[in-house]
Amino acid sequence: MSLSLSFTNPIISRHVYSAAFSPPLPPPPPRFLFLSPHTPAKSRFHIFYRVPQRATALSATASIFRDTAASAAVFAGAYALVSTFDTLTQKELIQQSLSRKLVHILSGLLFAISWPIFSNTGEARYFASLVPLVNCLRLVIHGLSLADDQSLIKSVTREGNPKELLRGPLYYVVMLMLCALLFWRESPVGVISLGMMCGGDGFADIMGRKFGSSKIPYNQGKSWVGSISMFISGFFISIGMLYLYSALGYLELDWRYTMHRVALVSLVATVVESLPISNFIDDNISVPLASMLVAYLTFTH
Ligand SMILES: Nc1ccn([C@@H]2O[C@H](COP(=O)(O)OP(=O)(O)OP(=O)(O)O)[C@@H](O)[C@H]2O)c(=O)n1
Ligand SMILES: C/C(=C\CO)CCC[C@H](C)CCC[C@H](C)CCCC(C)C
Repeated sequence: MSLSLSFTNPIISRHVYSAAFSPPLPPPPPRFLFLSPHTPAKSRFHIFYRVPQRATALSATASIFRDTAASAAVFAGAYALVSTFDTLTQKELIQQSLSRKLVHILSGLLFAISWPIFSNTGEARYFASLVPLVNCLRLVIHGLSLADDQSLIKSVTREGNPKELLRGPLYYVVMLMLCALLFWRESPVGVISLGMMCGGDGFADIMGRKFGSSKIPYNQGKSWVGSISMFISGFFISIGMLYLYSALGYLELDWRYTMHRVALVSLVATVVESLPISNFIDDNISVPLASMLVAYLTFTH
């Protein structure tokens, strides 16, 4: 088995290595092979890890402080996003249905984009997951009408019924937490799943409502324009997120292999979203779970 050790990004030390070298830190268990079967044999069996940056001068305390500050900033961003769209809706600058979808698109994507501001420690993902967790509690409290937050209700529900918070929005935020906890920054699966749920499903709604006159034969509630929009936006938003994480040094991807896989994930997510099953399982559950499954299988085999 060929061996090589290379640092490709001084900011985030990432090691390409295989079994014969003793890596500088105990490596995490093998996670994902991001190279295509067409990758040259010499590097075929390399496994790309994102090895946490050695905790040099930064003490554990400094990392905890950084992650706490990052969680607070992301939570403030979430609150500001919802308040902003509530104001736009109140001033009738945008319709409530569009406001809801833009919150749907932006919340998850901005959450995933915020992950690099957290530290390189193993606990960072848990600090990041506090934000969707607190928002889960916020949605449950207001969904059960234990407290009243009209700003949240108006910018996140279809008809202004607080009980709506306990369905689509709650499932959505749970999926954000799952992606952060299970996949985080060193796997393409989490960002791809959020790209499909937030970007793909969001634009399917916006484009489908506006231009979706030609309905899908097996589901009169969905349209060809909406589904095609989902496939295209899900693909490009996911590729954009992967490019960001690759540019930051968290992922190293064979782009031809990756594009094929992301297109397959987007196709499956689009088909799942088009199915007449929303009475049994919400899109905010079926779309991300289908995306996670296909992305995990295609990026590890
Ligand atoms: N493939 C799709 C998806 C959505 N739509 C349009 O967008 C509307 C809402 O889509 P839907 O996915 O049902 O959104 P909701 O489930 O209401 O919103 P959310 O996922 O945020 O709960 C549909 O009635 C339809 O007009 C479409 O035409 N084609
Ligand atoms: C309308 C929504 C789903 C229905 O399909 C989205 C609900 C969004 C939540 C109310 C708020 C979620 C906030 C995120 C957990 C964090 C976003 C942080 C970012 C920096 C804005």
